[in-house]
Formats: sequence, structure tokens, C-alpha cells
Amino acid sequence: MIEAQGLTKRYGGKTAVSDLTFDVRPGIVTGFLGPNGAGKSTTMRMIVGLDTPSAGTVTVNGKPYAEHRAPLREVGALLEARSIHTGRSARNHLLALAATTGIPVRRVDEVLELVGLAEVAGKRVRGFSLGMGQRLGIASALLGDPHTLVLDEPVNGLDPEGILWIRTLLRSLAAEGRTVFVSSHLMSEMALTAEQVIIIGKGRLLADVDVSEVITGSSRNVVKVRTPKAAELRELLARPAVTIASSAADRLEVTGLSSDEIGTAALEHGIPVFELTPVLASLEEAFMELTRDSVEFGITAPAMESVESAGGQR
Ligand SMILES: Nc1ncnc2c1ncn2[C@@H]1O[C@H](COP(=O)(O)OP(=O)(O)OP(=O)(O)O)[C@@H](O)[C@H]1O
Repeated sequence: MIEAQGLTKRYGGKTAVSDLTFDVRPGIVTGFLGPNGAGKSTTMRMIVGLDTPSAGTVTVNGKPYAEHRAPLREVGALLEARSIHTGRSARNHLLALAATTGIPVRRVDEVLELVGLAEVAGKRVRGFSLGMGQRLGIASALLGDPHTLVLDEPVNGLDPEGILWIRTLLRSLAAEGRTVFVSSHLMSEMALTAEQVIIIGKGRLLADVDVSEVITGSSRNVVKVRTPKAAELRELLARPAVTIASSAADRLEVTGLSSDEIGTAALEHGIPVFELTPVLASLEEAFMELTRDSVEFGITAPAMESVESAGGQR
């Protein structure tokens, strides 16, 4: 469990992180979203004691990181791993790290296998691609078999296969009961990986929500229906909270009713249905709606768009 209370970081006159309060729970993947410069890395550095808060606190399993007796075994972190430039081999890099923390050699080989670097373990890290470097960074984070993982943009530089691999890895680590906190500037990626997302913008908390609840609760969810009696079904389903559009004579797009409700109503009136497809809103659509309607979060759709438009390459 990671607990931030009023966490604030100022650099001179600039406030990079402003009064953040959130919990990151064990057993699930929690995404940390925000555009470039939102304060994600600064927050993560404070979690692992690399930066000191100007105000507020952040603890891992009840204590500040530095107060843990064996921090590497408590928290594994990947922060700007791209900066590993060394003449050492991947295995030697991990062996050196393991030696300083009393981690057995066997664990080094285990993590090399786990991240898919076993075959290149003897190669110099200097020649590694960005993706291989990321894998090595993740291996370092996992070395102490920590209960808590803090990973800053781990999919950066990975190809589609690597992205799928990390998504599966993070979910399985969380399923083992670990706390997994992972930052990204890509909302679409977090929709597939995280169960909870904490969104920040300009250092401030914008939202802290359950991904599936946000999506299933969205009124942008549509059920696509194909029926030869579209006009009849349309009349049957019409009511104030239901919106029905039609893109062809035999098609309806229904908002405000579930596929179960539509299917049952059609059956009761002997209307044949050839297709009934619920189409869930994307996470960004659901968030746009959530934030537009919510004064509490205090942001508007353009602010959320900037979260997504900051996507693509860094
Ligand atoms: N050491 C520092 N000195 C001064 N300003 C800093 C320092 N570190 C970060 N900042 C500023 O704090 C703000 C937040 O930066 P941070 O790197 O935490 O954002 P981020 O959300 O992680 O973005 P990115 O995805 O680009 O890394 C930025 O405006 C950045 O310029």
C-alpha cells in the first residue's frame, strides 16, 4: 500500500506536485496518468525517497521509503531506466546490484529469465535497444522480489509484443497480492492494464477512479441492433432516457438500455433480432463525460484531451 497525504513538491517558484492525496492498494494495477510534465515522475521519485517533499508525506506499507530496513526488497522501482549506459553485461549489472543488497545469484538468473533477457545476459548493456534496456530496468525492479512496484512509463520503447508482455506481467504481479503503481501518458494503454487510475494534471489530482465503473457507468455506451423490424423495435424502446439513432433501415444504435433489456423486449413482442452488440465507451470518452459533469474534479473536456493528446512518442 502506498499512501500519499497532501504531497507537494516545489522547485524554486514552480510547483511540480501540488497537495496530492491518494492510496495505491495491493492486489490491483493502479495507473498513474497525466500529460508530460504533470508531475508523475516527481511523485514517483518522492515515493522512493529520491526527492524530498516540500510538504505532505508519502509512505510505503506505513513507513517512508528510507525507513525500511531493506528498501530494495520492499519496493522495486523503474525510474528513467533508459539512463543505464554501461560496459557491463546485463547479468553483471544485476549481480552488482544483488551483491549490495544480499540477494542471491540464483535470483539474478530468475529475473533475467522472467524478463526475457536470459539469452543476451552476457551481452554488454551499451548495445541494448531501448526495449531491452526497459526489460533490464524491470529486472532490476523485480530483483528483491518486492511487494510494491513503482514503474515510470515501463512500456516506453517496447514493441507491441513487449507491451503485451508487460501488461500480462503487471497483472500477474498484482494478482499475487503486490501493489503495482505504473505511470503512463497513454489513457488507452491504461484502460487495458489498470483497474484503478489516478489522473493528475499540472501537479494536481484530477480523478482517482475504478476503470470498469467509469466505463460501464458511461452513458456513451451504445448497443448496436440489427433487425428487419427496426421501426417497430424503435417505437417499442422509445422512452425519455433512451436515445435511438439509426445508420441504416435495419439498424439501430441504442443508448440508455442494456443489450439484455433490448433482447427481452424484442422477444416479448416477437421481433427477430439478428445482431445485438454492446459497444463500451473508450476510457477517454468515459472520462470526458465524467469530468465534464463533475464539478468536484474541476476540469473540463479540453483538459482531458490534453492528457490524451500528450500521447504518442515522448
Ligand atoms: N529537478 C527539477 N528542477 C526543476 N523543475 C523540475 C525538476 N524536476 C521536475 N521539474 C518540473 O516539474 C514538473 C513535473 O515534472 P515531472 O517530470 O514530474 O512530470 P511527468 O508527469 O513525469 O512528465 P514526463 O512524462 O515528461 O516525465 C515539470 O514542469 C518539470 O519541468
